[in-house]
Amino acid sequence: MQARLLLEDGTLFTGLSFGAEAQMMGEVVFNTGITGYQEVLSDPSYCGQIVTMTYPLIGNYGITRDDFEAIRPYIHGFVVRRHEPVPSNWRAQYSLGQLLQEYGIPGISDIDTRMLTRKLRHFGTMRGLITTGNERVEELAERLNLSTLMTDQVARTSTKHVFASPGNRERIVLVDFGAKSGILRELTQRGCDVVVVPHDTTADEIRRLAPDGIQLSNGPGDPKDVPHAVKMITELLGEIPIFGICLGHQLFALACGADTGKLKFGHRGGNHPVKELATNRCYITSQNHGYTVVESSIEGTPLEVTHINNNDKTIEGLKHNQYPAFSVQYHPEAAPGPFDSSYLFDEFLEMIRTHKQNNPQKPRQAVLSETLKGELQYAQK
Ligand SMILES: NC(=O)CC[C@H](N)C(=O)O
Repeated sequence: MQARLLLEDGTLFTGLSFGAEAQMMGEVVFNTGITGYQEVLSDPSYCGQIVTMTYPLIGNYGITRDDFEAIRPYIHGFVVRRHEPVPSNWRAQYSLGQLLQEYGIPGISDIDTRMLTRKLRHFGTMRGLITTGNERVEELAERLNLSTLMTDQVARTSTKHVFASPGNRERIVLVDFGAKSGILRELTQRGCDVVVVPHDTTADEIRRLAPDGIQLSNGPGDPKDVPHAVKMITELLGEIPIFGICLGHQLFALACGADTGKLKFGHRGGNHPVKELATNRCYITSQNHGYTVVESSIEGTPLEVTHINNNDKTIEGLKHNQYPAFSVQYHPEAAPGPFDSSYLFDEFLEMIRTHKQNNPQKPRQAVLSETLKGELQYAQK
C-alpha cells in the first residue's frame, strides 16, 4: 500500500506504508542511531513527532516489549528507507510494522531519507503529515497549513498517579515529565527507594515524601510549556539535592534564571561528543532534544557550564555554584547506550550523601506510607 509524507514547504515523498492506515501530523525530526529504533520510538520525548531514521535498514531485529522506554509509543509517524518485515531475533515478539499498526501510527518506507534529512538540516525541522489515504495533495497541504504543533505533551506522557519502586538506600522522588524507564532502572539498580510522581506535583507534596534527592526526568516539548515545574524547582533548590536530565536540565536552567531556545534541527542520535570542561575529557552520549539552554543567558545566574557539545558548542551540562544541583542535556541512562555517562547517577548519590552529612535530617515522617498507600489504592481502582 502507498503512503505519502508531505512537508510544510510543499515537498512530497511517496513511498510504501508499513504501519497503520492513518493520517497523522507532527514535527518531522531525524535520528542518526544505527541501532535502538525500539528505544527511539518508545521514548516519550518524541511525543507528537514524526521520526526519520537516517540508518537505512530498520526493523531487522523486530520488537521486544522489554526494550521499551515507556508503556506505549507516542510518536506520530515513523519514516525509514527500508523496513524489514521479517525480524531475525529470538527475542522478537513481533515486527516493527505490527507494532505501529497496533498503536494506530503510520509508517512510511522506501523514500529517500537522506534527502529528507539534508532538507531538515538545511531548513530546520518542519511540520509534516503522513497519510496512507488517497486525498488530493492540495487538501493535505491545507490541512497541514491549518495545523499547529502540540503543547501539552508532558501532561499526555507523565504518570497520572504516584507509584513506588521500593529500595533500601536513598529515597529519590523522580518527577515524571514523560520519563524514559531507563532512569528508573538506573536508580533502582543502585538500590534507591524511588517514588515516581506526576509532572504537576508541588514542592510541598514533594516535601511530604521526605526525599533525599529529586530526579527531574526527560520529557517532550518546550520547557516553557511546563511553568509549574519551574516553580516547584525554584522552591526546592538548595533544600533537596537535584539532578536534571534533558527536559529536567532545561527546567532546572529556567528555575535558575537562564533562558532556553529552539535549535534548528536538534540533536538526536547515539554518538554525540560532549566535552567535560573541568577535565577536557570527551564522552560519547545518547541525545534526543530540540531545545537548548541559551549560552548568553547564563551570565548573572548562579549557574556554571560544566559540559559542552563538541559539534556545535551548545551547553550540555550545568551545575549550581552554591546549592547541590546539577543537570545534563544528554541521557546518562543511555538507552540504547553508549554507557559513558552512567557514572552521573553515582555522582548524584554522592552529592546526596555529602548534603546529608552537612544537614542531618529529621526522621522521615510516618505520613509518607499513608500518602503512598492512598495513591496506590486510588491507582488500582
Ligand atoms: N529528551 C528530552 O527530554 C527532550 C527535552 C525537550 N523536549 C527538547 O526537545 O529539547
